[in-house]
Amino acid sequence: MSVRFRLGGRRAGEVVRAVTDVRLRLFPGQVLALVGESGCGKSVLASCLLGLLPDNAQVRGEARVGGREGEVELLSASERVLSRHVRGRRIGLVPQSASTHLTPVRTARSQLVETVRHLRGRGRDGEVDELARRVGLAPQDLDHYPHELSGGMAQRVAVASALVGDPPVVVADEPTTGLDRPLVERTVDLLAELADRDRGVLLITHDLGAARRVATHVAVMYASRLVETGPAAEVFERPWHPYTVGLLNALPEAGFEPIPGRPPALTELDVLERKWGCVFCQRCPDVPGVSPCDGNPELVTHGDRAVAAHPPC
Ligand SMILES: Nc1ncnc2c1ncn2[C@@H]1O[C@H](COP(=O)(O)OP(=O)(O)OP(=O)(O)O)[C@@H](O)[C@H]1O
Ligand code: NI
Repeated sequence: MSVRFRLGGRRAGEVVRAVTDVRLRLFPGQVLALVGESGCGKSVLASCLLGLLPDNAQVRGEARVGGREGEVELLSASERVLSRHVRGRRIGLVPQSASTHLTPVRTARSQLVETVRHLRGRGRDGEVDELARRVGLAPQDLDHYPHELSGGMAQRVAVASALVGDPPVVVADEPTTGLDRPLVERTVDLLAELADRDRGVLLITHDLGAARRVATHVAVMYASRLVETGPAAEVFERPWHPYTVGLLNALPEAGFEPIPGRPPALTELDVLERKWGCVFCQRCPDVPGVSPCDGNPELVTHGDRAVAAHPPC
C-alpha cells in the first residue's frame, strides 16, 4: 500500500509520501515488529489499515484481512464495514498516545464496559476486572477518569480495550511508551501470548529491545519504505541493510552509537529517489559485511528475507 497526504495552507501543492509501496504479510502466530525512526510512516500505515486517516490522505493498493467469516479488503471497505466488522473484531488497535483516545468525561471502566457491550453484547461479570489484571492494572484503577491516569496506565487501558473482542489481529502502535522496563516486558509478553494463541500481532515500536524480546519477524522502515524484512532472529543476528545495522548500533548494549544525519523530508522523496535511487545513501556508512548500495529502493526477496538497495553479501 501507499499513502500520500496533500498539504494545504502555505504548503499547498506539496505532497507528503508517508507510506510507499509497503508490502507485508502477517500470519497467525507471528509478532511482526515494525521499526524505524520517528516520522517514517509507521503510524500512518496502522491508521490506514483501520480506515482512520484524515481526508487529505490518498491511499493506493490493497490490504486483506482473513478470518473465519471470509476476507475483507480494508482500503476499499466502507465506513460501515470497518466499524461493524473490522475495528475491534478483526483488528484490535492500540493507538499511539492512547490517552488522547479515551473520552475525558468518563471513567476507564465505563469505557471498557461500553466496548464489551458494543463488541459482544452483555459480557460476563467481572470480565472488565479480569482484563485490567491481564494488562497489569488493579481493578480499582479503572474507576479513574483519563486525566487521573498516568500515560502508562492509559496505555494499558488501551491494550485492554484492544483485547475485548479477541480479534485475530492486533495492531499495537508504541504500546510501551511511558512504561518502565518491567511493564514494557509485561506488555510485550502479553502480545507474544496472543501470538502463541494464534493471533497475529503487528507491533510498532521504537524500542528495539522490546522488539528483540518478542518479535518473530521484523520489518524495518525508512523514509516511507520498507528497507529490510525477515525472521527476527536472522535480521537481528545478521542485518543486511546498513540502516538496520545503524538501528542496532544505537541500542544501549551496542554503545548508543546513533546514525549520523537525519531522514529526508517526506515531501522530497520523489526528487531524491530520481537522483539517488536509494534515499538512505546520504547517511549510508561503510559497514563491513554489508554490500554496497545498488540504488534500487524496492525490496528484493532472498528466501524468507528481503532487502532494498543493499543485496546480501
Ligand atoms: N494528516 C497528515 N497530513 C500531512 N502529513 C501527515 C499527516 N499525518 C501524518 N503525516 C506525516 O506522515 C509522516 C509519517 O508519520 P507517522 O505518524 O506515520 O510517523 P511514525 O513512523 O509513526 O513516527 P513516530 O515513531 O514518531 O510515531 C510524518 O512526516 C507526518 O508528518
Ligand atoms: Ni507513530
